[in-house]
Amino acid sequence: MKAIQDLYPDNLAHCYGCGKNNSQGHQLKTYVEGEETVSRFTPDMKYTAIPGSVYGGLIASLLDCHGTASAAAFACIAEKIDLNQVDLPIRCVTANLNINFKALTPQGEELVIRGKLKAIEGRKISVDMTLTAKGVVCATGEILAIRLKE
Ligand SMILES: CCCCCCCCCCCC(=O)SCCNC(=O)CCNC(=O)[C@H](O)C(C)(C)COP(=O)(O)OP(=O)(O)OC[C@H]1O[C@@H](n2cnc3c(N)ncnc32)[C@H](O)[C@@H]1OP(=O)(O)O
Repeated sequence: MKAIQDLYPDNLAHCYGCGKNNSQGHQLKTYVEGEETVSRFTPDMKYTAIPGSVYGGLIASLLDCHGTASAAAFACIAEKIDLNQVDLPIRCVTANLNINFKALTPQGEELVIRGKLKAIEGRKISVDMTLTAKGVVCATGEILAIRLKE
């Protein structure tokens, strides 16, 4: 299966965090795995907070883009929309993002971000997320994504 972000239409694929058409961005890729979504990302060393640990703003960026992609995917699944189609018909943006930083996030490690659907209420889609490094939860997050009107 393709990454959710690779299903975004070309004219909506410039997001700094996850747009495939933004050559200077992070180009985060999110996949559906069973009931969850997962993204994997190894930050460049320039994203330093305290030496040896990852800058929190980058972690927020990863959770932001993982969350909106997850919301779009969960909404598609709820409506039995095929995630293998060329363009994703559901577009979601972030209305609210809460993050708890639980532990310093080590540099030089692959970060694994997982998402679980919390609720779909009309156009509001809530997703719970965790970010782990070497199996340790370094951050948790909750996003409220809003499905854009047609
Ligand atoms: C496939 C292509 C990919 C698409 C492209 C994807 C690119 C990747 C995006 C990456 C993630 C980002 O960084 S996105 C960029 C950062 N986010 C933004 O710039 C969004 C700025 N905000 C907005 O544009 C707007 O406020 C919206 C779209 C979020 C909502 O406006 P709206 O459409 O007029 O809807 P509105 O009636 O206000 O709200 C709908 C419901 O949500 C609730 N609601 C709205 N905001 C909030 C909030 N902050 N906290 C709680 N609840 C809220 C309302 O009470 C209402 O509930 P009820 O009355 O129904 O119960």
